[in-house]
Amino acid sequence: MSTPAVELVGLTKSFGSVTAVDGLDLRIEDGEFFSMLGPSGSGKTTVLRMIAGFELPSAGRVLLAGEDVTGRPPFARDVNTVFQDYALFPHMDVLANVEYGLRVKRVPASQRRDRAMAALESVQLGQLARRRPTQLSGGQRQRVALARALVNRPRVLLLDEPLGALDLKLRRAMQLELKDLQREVGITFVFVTHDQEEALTMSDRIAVFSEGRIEQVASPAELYESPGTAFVAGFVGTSNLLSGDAAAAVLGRTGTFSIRPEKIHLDSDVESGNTTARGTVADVVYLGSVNHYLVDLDAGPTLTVLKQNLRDSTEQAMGRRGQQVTVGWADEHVIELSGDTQQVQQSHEKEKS
Ligand SMILES: Nc1ncnc2c1ncn2[C@@H]1O[C@H](COP(=O)(O)OP(=O)(O)OP(=O)(O)O)[C@@H](O)[C@H]1O
Repeated sequence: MSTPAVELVGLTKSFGSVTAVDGLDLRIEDGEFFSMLGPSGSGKTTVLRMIAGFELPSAGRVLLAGEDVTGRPPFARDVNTVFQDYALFPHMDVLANVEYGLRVKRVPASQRRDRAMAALESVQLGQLARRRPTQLSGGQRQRVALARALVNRPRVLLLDEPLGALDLKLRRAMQLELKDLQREVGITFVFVTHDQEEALTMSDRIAVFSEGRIEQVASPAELYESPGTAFVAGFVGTSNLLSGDAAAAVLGRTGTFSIRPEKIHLDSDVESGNTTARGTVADVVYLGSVNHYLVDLDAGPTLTVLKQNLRDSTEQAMGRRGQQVTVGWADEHVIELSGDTQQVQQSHEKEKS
């Protein structure tokens, strides 16, 4: 196996009585787009800050390209960080902002200009090199911040919710751009986000965090199709979680299970061989291209069923409120999980509060 770009061994950080990061072991491979995903307060930023050297671990080690850098200051590590607040110098133009890091490193002036322009070109901002940050849009400012980090040619780029301040449309566009850019430059990206859709869109692999620990590390498809724990199933995508009495009543099984809403069929869509249950449509939530049907099963629990808006008009869909329906699913789409649903509800409530 090749040497990982980043390796964390037993990494722990306590702030007084709060254990923000709890004995983390993790390998991030060279050239990966790796995301750390989790609710607010789960320890993602603290891990990133320890990789960058802004925070010293209470215990454990940080290795970069196989070298132990645990005690080294940030400037002696081959990493750069891009934060959510771009922190550009307002009195300098875009080019000077990007050149700044090279100036500090005493790179000769002739090379500085070329490298800064190349970094700006890579984020499609070559045309705007002479503008001030105040004359740019939020998305353009974020690209300048990226160029400023890329110009140093770090082995690892750390990104802490860099798209958090952008509106949804721009955010989506930037997600695709970032992924393309990462492929192009081949630098290892470690990306922190609490947005599961963002993590699924961009990452080669994702670590899902909960309370200072990693619940699961996997590819986006694996996380979605085969979540290992109730927490992951509840946090990544929407899930129908069944445990205890609910699992016994609906599935006739003991344990904790997840069924994704799009895997449940409704009435005429129910396929032969499906396990079926009867229920009543309690509500229909219109979401544009799809609808969510909330079905109160006769056996007790409520299931969310996703149906694409292919044929039904909105009125037809809404008109099904209060109707008796049959739902069905293939047994292979019932995923057995470890952990219980109570744990998921608790952590989601904590996130909301
Ligand atoms: N400097 C600090 N002093 C005290 N407690 C801290 C400090 N930094 C972080 N914490 C605590 O450590 C825990 C993890 O925080 P962290 O910022 O790493 O979480 P996060 O997952 O990045 O959250 P967010 O998405 O909100 O940034 C939280 O309980 C937080 O309050």
